[in-house]
Amino acid sequence: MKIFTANQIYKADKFTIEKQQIPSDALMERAATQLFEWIHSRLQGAEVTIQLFCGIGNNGGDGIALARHLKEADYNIQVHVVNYSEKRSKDFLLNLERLKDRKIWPEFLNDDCVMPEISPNDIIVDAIFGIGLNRAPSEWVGKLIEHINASQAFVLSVDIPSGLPSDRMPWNTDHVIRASYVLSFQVPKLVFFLPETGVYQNQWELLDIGLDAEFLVKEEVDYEFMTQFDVQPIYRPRLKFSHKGTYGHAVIVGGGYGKIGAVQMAANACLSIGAGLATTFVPECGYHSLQTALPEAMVLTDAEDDYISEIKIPFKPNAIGIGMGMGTKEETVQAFGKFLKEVDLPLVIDADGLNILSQNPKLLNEIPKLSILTPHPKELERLIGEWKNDFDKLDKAKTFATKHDIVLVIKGAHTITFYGGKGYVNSTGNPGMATAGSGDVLTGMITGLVAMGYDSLPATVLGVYLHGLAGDIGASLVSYDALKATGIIENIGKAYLELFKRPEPQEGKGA
Ligand SMILES: NC(=O)C1=CN([C@@H]2O[C@H](COP(=O)(O)OP(=O)(O)OC[C@H]3O[C@@H](n4cnc5c(N)ncnc54)[C@H](OP(=O)(O)O)[C@@H]3O)[C@@H](O)[C@H]2O)[C@@H](O)CC1
Ligand SMILES: [K+]
Repeated sequence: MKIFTANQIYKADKFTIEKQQIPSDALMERAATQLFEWIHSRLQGAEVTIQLFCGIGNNGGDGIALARHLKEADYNIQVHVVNYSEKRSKDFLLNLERLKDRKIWPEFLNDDCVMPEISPNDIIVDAIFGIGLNRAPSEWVGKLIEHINASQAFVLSVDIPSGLPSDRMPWNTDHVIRASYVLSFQVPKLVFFLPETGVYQNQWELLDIGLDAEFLVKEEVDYEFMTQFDVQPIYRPRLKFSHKGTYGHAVIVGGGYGKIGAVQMAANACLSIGAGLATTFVPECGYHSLQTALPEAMVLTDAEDDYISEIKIPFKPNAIGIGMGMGTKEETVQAFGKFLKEVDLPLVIDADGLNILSQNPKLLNEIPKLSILTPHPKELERLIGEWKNDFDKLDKAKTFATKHDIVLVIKGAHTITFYGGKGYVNSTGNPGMATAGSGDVLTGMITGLVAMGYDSLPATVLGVYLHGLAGDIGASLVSYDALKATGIIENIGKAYLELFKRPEPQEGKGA
């Protein structure tokens, strides 16, 4: 599912109006009808007070049109116009007239207004600013937003929480609506997925307002939100006349004294996702535990007992995952550097593999093209340097991935995979997956998919999605808190089944 910028949404709007030959207020009417149906199906005429705070642009127009629908269904409404500018939009004014025709007179709030009383039992509709916000709200509007946030009422935001710009950080973090729920039109907004801007909403959902399908398909975007619908076509079914060689031989390189478990989990995940064969390469000390804990995998050992000193793989694997639990001892750094020079297939590099790269930036030039790097935030910072905010982080990550021609995975609540100047935002996963070994499992899964013949980008996008989905299934069985990395591995099979079962998710959780 494409993530459009505000400009692209305006383009889609214009294209739709011209192609469908509809007046511009028809889209606002569709939006208001969808909003009304969503609310009405839940409230069923309940006697709750609905306070609508409407700006003077089209977001406000949506709110004003919604007020008319609510009134017609006999809801108890109070309409406030947040009068922050004289430049009222045409369709706002049209809908204001329609409202007045029905004898509803909104209260106009200006910079000297008394803050309206809000009971915690009221429902607030926030239609102050939409995607047209392009500068800091004035102080009195900011204070009104603070007043709404302090009310403890349920806040339903129209399109986007007011005060949150769609493509940059807010000017003042107190002057952004904290939405209980956002009903967003047609396409998700990038800000829903970033740690610093996703906290302004608890949950979001899309409403289809019929923007033109041709435009939605053709328009090129910088970011895509990878739902079940987007990920399904990546999957390649196993063939009847196939054998284990068809699904590749993966090698997992890593481990050190006390850190063999990381390799074991990665290799287990690699086999669980479907690789034909898996071999681990570990220091000698890992031999017995690996052979016992994971009988399906083969084990190669380093000459050293408790660290890696030379990586020797006596066959040509289809994929190699490297770095987990490997440490950054000088001998290991040398061995890793030598290996990078020799190897001629893309690698999946994680954990200490990434740490070695950040400590020895010259090695970055030795990374095989199309390798996949899977840093967590700290590892990412060491690789690409500090960032000012989430948008700066995305820019730096994209530049780094393009410069080195690699797939870069930014792990987080919504993991983002960068390749070729584009970002793929994952839709699965939960806070329970912030647990020891979760990253080793992801590395193993992606390595397995590469071994099975998936190219680097599809392997990563599918791996990240299934990893999150397996985590969601695992958490549904044991709670977020009790989920362990092995619980993710155990549910990879169910994640595959779920990939073809669940309806496409159109909603997400924020804070
Ligand atoms: N295709 C779709 O998806 C559809 C979208 N629709 C809806 O339209 C919404 C976008 O509407 P919008 O363009 O009129 O902008 P909106 O956010 O209402 O702001 C109004 C104006 O305020 C101004 N302004 C900006 N910042 C300011 C500030 N700090 N303080 C004071 N003023 C400020 C700025 O004008 P400026 O003064 O810069 O000329 C801006 O234009 C969208 O979110 C959705 O709800 C639907 O109706 C149907 C189809
Ligand atoms: K809004």
